[in-house]
Amino acid sequence: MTTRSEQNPIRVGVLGARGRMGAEVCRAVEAAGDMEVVAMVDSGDWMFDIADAGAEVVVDFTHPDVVMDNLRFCIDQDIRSVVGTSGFDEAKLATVAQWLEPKPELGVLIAPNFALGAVLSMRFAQLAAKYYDTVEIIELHHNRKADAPSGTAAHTARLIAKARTEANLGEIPDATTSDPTGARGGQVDDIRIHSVRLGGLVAHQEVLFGGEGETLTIRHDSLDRKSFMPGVLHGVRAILDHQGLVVGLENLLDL
Ligand SMILES: NC(=O)C1=CN([C@@H]2O[C@H](COP(=O)(O)OP(=O)(O)OC[C@H]3O[C@@H](n4cnc5c(N)ncnc54)[C@H](OP(=O)(O)O)[C@@H]3O)[C@@H](O)[C@H]2O)C=CC1
Ligand SMILES: O=C(O)C1=N[C@H](C(=O)O)C[C@H](O)C1
Repeated sequence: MTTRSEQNPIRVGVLGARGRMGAEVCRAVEAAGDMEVVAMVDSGDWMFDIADAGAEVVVDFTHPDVVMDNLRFCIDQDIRSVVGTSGFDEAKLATVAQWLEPKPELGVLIAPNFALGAVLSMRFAQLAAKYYDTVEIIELHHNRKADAPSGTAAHTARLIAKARTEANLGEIPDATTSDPTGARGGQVDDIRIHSVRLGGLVAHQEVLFGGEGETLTIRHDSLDRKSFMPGVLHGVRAILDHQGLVVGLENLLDL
């Protein structure tokens, strides 16, 4: 990885800088010795501040409704992006990959979750998936979260579904024939997800596997938004040396 220093810091622009995550990112970047915040942009601010300030990497923690426009802007301006904003599906990811095609030197990291424990728990779930017939996900977040299911839960579901397909597991057995209120949850790639929103929570997830006479629960808790910062800083450093679209912090870690 390219090493940068206090004398030659990575120039970082933060989008969503006054939000819960953006403010934490500004503090973490300023506290790191090898990078500095050169632009802080929130809703209503002038986006071109990012480019005018010479940002090399933009960190985006904004809103699912605006993140695609932000990415388009950064790619057009030849600025690398580290994106934590949720709400990506396969179609949006394909669009970003397409935007990057004419700019092969640019890197974009989109990470559903930057907390190391969350990344590990997703990997553990991926490993366990082929051994259990039944699986469901419960994600629990603060009640100011805009989207459901969480990006982490959707990503986890896709990883589990892929592992099940590779292991030739069929449909998840389920006798439910009546669910008028949607009590059995939503589905991503046929994996059921239950979303809880409660004041006092930060970000939590349980993946529940059920087999013959046993269950396995893989749980992760982010108790403070500081839990995401080592992953964000790692992403900023790593994306300088990566080209194209990287989905998931696990792809930039030696797991
Ligand atoms: N990948 C990860 O590890 C994590 C991802 N997230 C995700 O990050 C996103 C942000 O979460 P959080 O910080 O809690 O949300 P907040 O609502 O606290 O912060 C978002 C900020 O972005 C601002 N904003 C909205 N539109 C724009 C825009 N076009 N340009 C610049 N700024 C804009 C908002 O302003 P205003 O309020 O005025 O609209 C707000 O200040 C969510 O999608 C969340 O799911 C959160 C935690 C970890
Ligand atoms: O909104 C949040 O807070 C979080 N959003 C991300 C998600 O949707 O998965 C990551 C983390 O769960 C916190």
